[in-house]
Amino acid sequence: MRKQVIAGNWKMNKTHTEANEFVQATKHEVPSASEVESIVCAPFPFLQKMVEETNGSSLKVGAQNMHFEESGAFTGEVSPVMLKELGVTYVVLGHSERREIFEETDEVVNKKVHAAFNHGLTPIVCVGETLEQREADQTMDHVESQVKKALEGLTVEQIADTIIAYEPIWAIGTGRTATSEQANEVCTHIRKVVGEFANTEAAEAVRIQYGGSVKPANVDELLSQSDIDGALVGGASLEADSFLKLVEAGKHE
Ligand SMILES: O=C[C@H](O)COP(=O)(O)O
Repeated sequence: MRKQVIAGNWKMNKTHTEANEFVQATKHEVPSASEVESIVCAPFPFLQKMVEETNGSSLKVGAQNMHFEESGAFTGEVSPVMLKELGVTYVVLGHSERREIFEETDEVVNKKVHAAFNHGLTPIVCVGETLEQREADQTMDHVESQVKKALEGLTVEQIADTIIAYEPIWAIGTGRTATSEQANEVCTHIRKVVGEFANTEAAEAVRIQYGGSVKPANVDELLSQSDIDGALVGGASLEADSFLKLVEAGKHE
C-alpha cells in the first residue's frame, strides 16, 4: 500500500510574512506523517525559516528547483548541499515551467535527480505533455521518454524512492483538469514503464502524483484512482484552508 504524498508548489508566490502565516496555520493541523506525506515546496528565501518552524511537525518543506553541482561559479543558483544543510527534504525537478521557460533539458533533469539522491533529497520529478502532443496522440510516448531519461543511471532502490509527478501542461493553472480516467491512464503507463526500466518491486513502490488544476473539489476523485498516489498542487496550495483539505483527502486514500 503506497502512502499518498500531497505537495504544494507555491511557484513564485507569497512574501516571507505570508509564508510564515501559512506555516503557523497548518503545521499543527496536517495529518500525521504516517497517514499522508504533506509537503510545501516554497521559494528559496523562505526555506530556512519554514524548516525551523515546522521542526517536529508532520509538515515537510521542499524546494522548487536546484542546480546539480555542489558549488562553483553558477551565479544565481542554489546547490543540493545548501538545501540539505537547511533541512529541506524534497525538491521539485523538471517542472514544465523550468523546462519551457528556462529551457531545462531531460539531460539536466537527470543530473539534478542524481544530485538529489547523492545529497539525501527526495526528488519530485515532473513529466507531462503539451496540448499539441495530446491531440497528436503522442502523450504516452512523450511521457515515457521523459520518465526514462529522468531515471537513467539510478539504482533500482533510488527509482523506487523517486516521486514522479504527471502534469499535463494543458491542465496547469488553466482550471482545465484532466479527467480522473485520463490522469490514471497515463499514471498506469508510467508505472508500467518503471517496471520495465527497473523492476516490478520498484514499479509497485514508486509514488506517482497527478498535477494540474487540483483543488479540494476534485482531489478525492483523482486520488481514488488506482495508480495516482498523490497530487502536486499549485494555485490551490496557496491558502492554508485549501491545502489542509487536500492533505486530509490524501489521508483517506
Ligand atoms: O506544480 C504544480 C502544477 O504546476 C499545477 O499547478 P496548478 O495546480 O496551479 O494547476
